[in-house]
Amino acid sequence: MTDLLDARLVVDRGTFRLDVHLRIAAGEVLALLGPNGAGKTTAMRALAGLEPLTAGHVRLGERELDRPDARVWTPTERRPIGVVFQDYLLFPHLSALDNVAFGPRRHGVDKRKARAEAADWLARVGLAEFAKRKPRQLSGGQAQRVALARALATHPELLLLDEPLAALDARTRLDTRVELQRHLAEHPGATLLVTHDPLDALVLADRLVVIEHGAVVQEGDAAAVTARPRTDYVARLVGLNLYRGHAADGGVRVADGLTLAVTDRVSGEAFVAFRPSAVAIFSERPEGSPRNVWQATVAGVQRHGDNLRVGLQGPIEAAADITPPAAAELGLTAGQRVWAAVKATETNAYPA
Ligand SMILES: Nc1ncnc2c1ncn2[C@@H]1O[C@H](COP(=O)(O)OP(=O)(O)OP(=O)(O)O)[C@@H](O)[C@H]1O
Repeated sequence: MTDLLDARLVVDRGTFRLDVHLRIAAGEVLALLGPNGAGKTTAMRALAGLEPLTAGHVRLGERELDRPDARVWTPTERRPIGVVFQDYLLFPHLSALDNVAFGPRRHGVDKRKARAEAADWLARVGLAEFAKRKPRQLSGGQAQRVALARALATHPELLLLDEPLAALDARTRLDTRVELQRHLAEHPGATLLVTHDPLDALVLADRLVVIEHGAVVQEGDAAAVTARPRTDYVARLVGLNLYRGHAADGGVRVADGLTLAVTDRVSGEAFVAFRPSAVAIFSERPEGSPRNVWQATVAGVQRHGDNLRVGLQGPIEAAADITPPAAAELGLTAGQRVWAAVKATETNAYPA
């Protein structure tokens, strides 16, 4: 598959440097994930031409839009790019229809045609009867759909979505996510979705790119990224305990005095990951089982779905999910000394 977007984005903002290479095929949805301050917004703004590149290039289809070393630069309004900003940025004084018509108008379409296209797009997002409403008369979910219609109405080769569902309440989020998925599936261009929410990324995107401190730390499809996290951020995102250490003879030494037995064959620098539900907690040292066992201190206990998530400190930090009856039996309190255990068969080890 050839890439529709090929962008190497190098942007300096004070002491922060973004340096990432993003490629997206036609029809593909790429999710850009990362913790606060990782550079997601900067990457999006650079693609849209709202942030100058220090170096690199933005190529979309046959066109080079940006290449500082060749003095190539395309202003925002001339880029075939549609943007849905996090807070939608609808014009408060314009109707929903005119907000959507603004997209094609900006690209030189005459007023009547632009309004006809806008009406068509509003109908596609299910808002035909809201055409005359002003943004303040729309719900969050409706405003989001107007912003999406405005971006799609220009037939962008690249669609940029910045936390498109973040401003919505949980219920609206669910419906709007399904709706958005349908529109993204129909969009023939490339889509970049910036999000904090792993669920949005897993549901909406074909592929994930995770950035931290301005650089790519992991990329791949959802299955690959979730099965083998390579940083603490990714591990937390997918809900796994993750350690790095030296592997030899069926074990990975993850801390002084703690070598975890694993069933995968690895040697040298390696990661070990396991689910919080794979961690068992005992008040006494469990005897006679081929488990990985270490002594830990309970740091805290929180509700986690139907279970409780126990934070454990010790030679390694770990999260353990246990049932409320098990917790009651152990009488867990912060500061309590316990034993933690994980079967080798519950671990997943892979090269670092
Ligand atoms: N105008 C600015 N001048 C200098 N540095 C900036 C400016 N705006 C942002 N930064 C820095 O650039 C880095 C990346 O910020 P950016 O907003 O791209 O991150 P982000 O991944 O979008 O974060 P968030 O999830 O919080 O929105 C941060 O370290 C931030 O402090």
